[in-house]
Amino acid sequence: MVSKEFSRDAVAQHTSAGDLWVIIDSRVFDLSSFASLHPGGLAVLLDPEIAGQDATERFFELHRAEVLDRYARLQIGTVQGEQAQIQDHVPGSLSSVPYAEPTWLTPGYHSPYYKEHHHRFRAAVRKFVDEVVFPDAQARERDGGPPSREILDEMARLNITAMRVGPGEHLQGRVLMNGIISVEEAKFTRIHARGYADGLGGGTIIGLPPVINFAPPALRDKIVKDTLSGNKPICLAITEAFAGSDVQGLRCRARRTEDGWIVNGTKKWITNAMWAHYFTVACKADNGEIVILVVERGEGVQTRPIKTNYSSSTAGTAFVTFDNVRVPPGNQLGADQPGLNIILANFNHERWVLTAATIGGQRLIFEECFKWATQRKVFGKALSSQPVIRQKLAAMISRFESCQSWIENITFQMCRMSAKEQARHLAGQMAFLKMHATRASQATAADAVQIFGGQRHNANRNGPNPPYRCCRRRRSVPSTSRRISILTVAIAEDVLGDLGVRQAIRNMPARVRL
Ligand code: HEM
Repeated sequence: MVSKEFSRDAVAQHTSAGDLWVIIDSRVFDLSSFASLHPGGLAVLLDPEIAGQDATERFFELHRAEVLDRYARLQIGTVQGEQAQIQDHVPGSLSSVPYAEPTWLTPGYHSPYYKEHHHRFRAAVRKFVDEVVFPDAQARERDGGPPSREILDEMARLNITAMRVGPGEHLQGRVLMNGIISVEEAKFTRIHARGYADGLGGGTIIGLPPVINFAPPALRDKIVKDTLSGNKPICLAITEAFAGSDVQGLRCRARRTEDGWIVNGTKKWITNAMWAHYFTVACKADNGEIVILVVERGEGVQTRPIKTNYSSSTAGTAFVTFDNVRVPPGNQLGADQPGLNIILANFNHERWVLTAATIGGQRLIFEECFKWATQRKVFGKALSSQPVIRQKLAAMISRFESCQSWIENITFQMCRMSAKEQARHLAGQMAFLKMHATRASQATAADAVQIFGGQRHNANRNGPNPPYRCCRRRRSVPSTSRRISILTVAIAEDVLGDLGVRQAIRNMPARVRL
């Protein structure tokens, strides 16, 4: 705690007398011993406009606010009678930057969808993400390791993992977020957290629902228990090097034997496969039909990490090989129906999750860009004084606000429709939204790169000053959104749009004429 106060004159005088003091946001820093170590060099600090002066504006043109916290040890006091203006981020709090939060979280707006328990729930989840998940995510992004065991255990204990799979029977009897919401309320609640990283149970979100919906009860209960406790993760293994959107082109084979199945083949780009115990695998049976089997890690199953350009190894993405893997007959999902139906039934929830994440990501990028545009000076004026920059910001806002309104409407429908009704009415809507949101995300990433200019090249991940997060995302976002649009056979954007239109054509009344 720094309690000493100095007049502005005293700061200048100390500097003339040989020390090197500066004022940043009414806080006084003694840089005398740090100056020669300063990553930006000594000369900039000795500049007469900086040394002994108020360097707030110049500082924020080049650094994030958290640099000041990291170097708090250099602060020796505050300016007499002044208070710091730059707000500290309180974990779990809402952003005060315009448009950085959706309207339902912005004072003065109304929403037909969200009730008091949604606000309670959102606040608890965001606090958890800010305090617990965020620091671990930064550390794991740097060292490439999987999410820490403690985080996964805590998510399992709070039943966050269970809630991320969506509403359903698997929530019955569970205490959610230490009781902050009831199971009944959770039926209408979706996590509006800033897009969770793939590594944090992304495989469970997409790999577990087919088990919940189509596995024989005994197998279902065992896997639900194992996965939601965080002990034995699951992943969805559909895509192959040979077959992405073209599910019919799968080459992973399942041969029927007297005592079950024997699986041979490969799977590629399988999220969380590196540490998964269960694999929900789409295979081609001898008769050409698709069957979905739950394979347990064991003899004949191998996973090899894949380096992707959209995430670090934290996602546990892998190339999977199955060599003569024996699978018991009871491990087939939905034995009474074509496997393709099971894959398709999974799509709405999966696309919803991925779309929500990409919309949250766009908003975060915008927040960083907006802050930067107002604090960075060019030709003596804020970047935001340039009409071309304002146009980019306007385009970003229009894109993510349209996505937000659309997803809220679809979510509302999902909460009131049966799975069958969802498949009939929402498959097209969800496909269009996903196409729209991923394209919006790519456009926003491209705009962000332009707004950040040269700063986007900062990639000093190991340095004390984290690079602008949005720049860190600049390489990943275009490919992440692209990937989100094709992920898990959720199909490339054009195919998605086509799927929705074809469904609409099927529903077109025969007697309609111009
Ligand atoms: C409390 C005072 C300060 C601290 C703790 C500090 C710390 C840092 C750190 C950690 C970096 C590395 C940033 C990175 O890795 O991307 C940096 C860069 C830099 N700093 Fe400072 N700094 C301070 C004040 C200033 C001031 C007053 C100026 C004057 C304009 C300045 C100019 C620069 C410049 C030019 C760079 C290089 C930026 C770049 O590579 O884009 N710093 N500073």
